[in-house]
Amino acid sequence: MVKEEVVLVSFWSSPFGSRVKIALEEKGIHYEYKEEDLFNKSSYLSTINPVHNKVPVLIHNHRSICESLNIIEYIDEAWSDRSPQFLPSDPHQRSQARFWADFIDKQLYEASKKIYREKGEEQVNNGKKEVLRILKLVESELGEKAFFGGDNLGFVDISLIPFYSRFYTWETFGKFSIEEECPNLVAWAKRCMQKQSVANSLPDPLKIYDFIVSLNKYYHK
Ligand SMILES: N[C@@H](CCC(=O)N[C@@H](CS)C(=O)NCC(=O)O)C(=O)O
Repeated sequence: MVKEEVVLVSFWSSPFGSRVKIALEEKGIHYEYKEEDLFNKSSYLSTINPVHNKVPVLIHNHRSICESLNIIEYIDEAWSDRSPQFLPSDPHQRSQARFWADFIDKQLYEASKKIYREKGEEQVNNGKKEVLRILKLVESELGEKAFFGGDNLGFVDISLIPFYSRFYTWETFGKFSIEEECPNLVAWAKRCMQKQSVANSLPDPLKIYDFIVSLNKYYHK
């Protein structure tokens, strides 16, 4: 058997990078991890992701794949013989999964930044409102299911769960409790954390908090 080359280039705190780690671990794919210093980007990054110059980038047999959701779909297709399958085979369910992953992708990260970027109380309150609106919509999509993917982690689970390690930061800056507002979603997140793939891939929430505090100082210099 020809040995496959699978390399993940990412940054430790990246929720987008965590998505890829979870997907690789769920499928049991061995990979090499390369940490990219985002404060001093390598010229290598611009060769593997010339369009965005961002992480994560997956390199599979010397070819790079960019954008986390695109990478997860790629992993699902390139290793389609391995379970779990992240995207459902039914076209409607498949399009729904893509819809929710895209919704999370486009809205949650940007809304959350308003909570911790220290731009005044009004901004924080708007951020909180937006984050809770998004989380409540997503929670109602989960319904009574164990995971968005049913019995297994699926595309939407993998898209969303990395943000769980940021809940502590959002709650501390915003002085609110996500568990009080979205108890079923937090119960889902705790279920996800029982999976080795997730527990191994999410950074420590306290480390994320310290990192964001230090980033704020950096931005306000
Ligand atoms: N839409 C991209 C987002 C990637 C992204 O924003 N990566 C951040 C790290 S969390 C990055 O590389 N930032 C460096 C920069 O913006 O220069 C994805 O899903 O992969």
